[in-house]
Amino acid sequence: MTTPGERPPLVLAPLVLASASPRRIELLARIGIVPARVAPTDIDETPRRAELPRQLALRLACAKAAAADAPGALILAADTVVGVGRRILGKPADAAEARRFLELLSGRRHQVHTGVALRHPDGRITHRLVSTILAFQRLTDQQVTAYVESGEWQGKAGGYAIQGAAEMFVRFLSGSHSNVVGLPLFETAQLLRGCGWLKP
Ligand SMILES: Cc1cn([C@H]2C[C@H](O)[C@@H](COP(=O)(O)OP(=O)(O)OP(=O)(O)O)O2)c(=O)[nH]c1=O
Repeated sequence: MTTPGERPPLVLAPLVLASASPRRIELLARIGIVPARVAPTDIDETPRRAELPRQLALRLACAKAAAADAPGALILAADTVVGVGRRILGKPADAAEARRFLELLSGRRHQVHTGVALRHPDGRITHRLVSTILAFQRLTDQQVTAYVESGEWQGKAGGYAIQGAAEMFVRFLSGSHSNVVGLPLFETAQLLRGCGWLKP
């Protein structure tokens, strides 16, 4: 029992996922976590002037956690951004942009950054920023065309999904694989353990 003024045990707070990404639900399920509810947000994801890819990922994750409508819950939010140097590749608006992104990624190293933010019932936000380095093989025109036609780029940062056919383009990966898919599981579990919601 809690006395007046004392916070209820966090472990009782329902976990709400502030994301419309089906990949994030699947990733959480892999570590046995089923959110009580999904409460996607609709925030403006436009980068600020001179904002770096990793800064954007963390800022948007925190903004999603702050914007979610779920009082009293423990709210988990994330944002994934692809960076080629200082350049930000978000979700392509159309097939032409997806093609431009793939041509840019062809034969180059890039980074995938995911910001993960946890809003506690008292409003505090704790967060992590995770970066994975990847390199794609040099892509032929035919490969780019076939991939764009597959439609797998839709709704994916950088215009590709490593969990699909695009994994065959990945020559090199250093860091977290789940981070690329949209939620780094090691760091997410650490955040949830850190607040006592997830048992060690
Ligand atoms: C690079 C890459 C990204 N993605 C996805 C993960 C994210 O869903 C998406 C990046 O967009 P986000 O804005 O991070 O997420 P979202 O729009 O899907 O959902 P919400 O804003 O409600 O949280 O790209 C993959 O699924 N595979 C990949 O290989």
